[in-house]
Amino acid sequence: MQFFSTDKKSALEAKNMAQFIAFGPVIFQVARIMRNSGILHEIEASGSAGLTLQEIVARVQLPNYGVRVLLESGLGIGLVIINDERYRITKTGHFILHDPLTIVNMDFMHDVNYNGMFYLEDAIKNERPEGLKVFGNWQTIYEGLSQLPKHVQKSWFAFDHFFSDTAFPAVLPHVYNKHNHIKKLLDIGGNTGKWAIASTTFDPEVHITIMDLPGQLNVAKTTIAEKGLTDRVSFHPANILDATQPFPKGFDAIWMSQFLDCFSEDEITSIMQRCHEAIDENGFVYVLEAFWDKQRFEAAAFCLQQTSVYFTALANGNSQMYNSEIFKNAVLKGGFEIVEEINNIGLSHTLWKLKKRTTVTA
Ligand SMILES: C[S@@+](CC[C@H](N)C(=O)[O-])C[C@H]1O[C@@H](n2cnc3c(N)ncnc32)[C@H](O)[C@@H]1O
Repeated sequence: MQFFSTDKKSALEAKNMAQFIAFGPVIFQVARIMRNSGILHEIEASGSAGLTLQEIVARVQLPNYGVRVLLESGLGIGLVIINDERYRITKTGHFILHDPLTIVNMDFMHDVNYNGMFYLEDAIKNERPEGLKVFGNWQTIYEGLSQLPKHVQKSWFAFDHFFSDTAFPAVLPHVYNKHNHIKKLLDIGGNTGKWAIASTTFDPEVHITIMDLPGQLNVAKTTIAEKGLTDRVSFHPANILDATQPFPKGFDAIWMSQFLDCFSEDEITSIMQRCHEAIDENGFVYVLEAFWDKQRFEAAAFCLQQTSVYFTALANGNSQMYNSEIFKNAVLKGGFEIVEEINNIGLSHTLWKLKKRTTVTA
């Protein structure tokens, strides 16, 4: 909690911040349009010379009035500065334009969350993803993922993959090594097959079974076939929220990456209990998650805390990016103990290796 134990702002800074919050939707849309319309790009490309309003209008071919309003708003936001009527880009403007994390977050917020966030208050009260109705009539976003508009899917997957892509290369050697002897692994929530592809490429002998909702598995099946990995990867369609469905057995290890955060604490415990039934005493469960209280950088903790609200309003109404202690409690209740913890993997992840808890008799 290192970042969140003191009120660091002066009164003036706090009042400025409060205005950023009050005008939040305006600031967001202005920054996004200045990025997408080419305004920031043109100003940056002009270098130290900068550009006048008229020069920017000519380059982006938008009405003078609209560009002026955006630029003046951009001054207050801190995206651009003005001297002698010439606009130049700021460091924040640079990050809006080029930083991959910012781009992925901004697209995810606009395409997936923006309209649905209007229903956050109802979602909090009802513990349901009330914002999801802007896309369709599903219980959770995961049921509808394969049917979302293409540009929404694109931003959702880019967001999801951005975080796991940076973590997977770093964790592969921890999972597949001579001490673990993993030949058969069950990847729960395997999504588009990224972990299955990374695993079978890294370890020539391992066989992966992806367990996910049928809609997601159709996408994964196509990708796996295209990669020529049909012999190395199997599929197990299931809705894990149906607690009567037992997990398939016979695996050396179970892998869950960015998966358990899609569920409430009780649901996490139920999933872990079923993992407990599915593996034997020598089996492992690997959990790869990002916890906001385990971050090195305040911006990383901030991103995770705000991503939680997507789960509330859009995804399922009852899960979040967890604080590690709350998550640990829900996981261990399923009958496991943590035998290894590695933090600071990729952008923001923690890897837990879990074993069945040995029962202590009195
Ligand atoms: C956030 S994605 C994680 C994907 C991948 N493991 C990664 O690390 O990038 C969560 C995955 O869980 C799946 N999922 C969500 N709810 C599910 C459910 N009720 N039953 C089975 N799979 C589910 C989704 O379809 C999705 O593929």
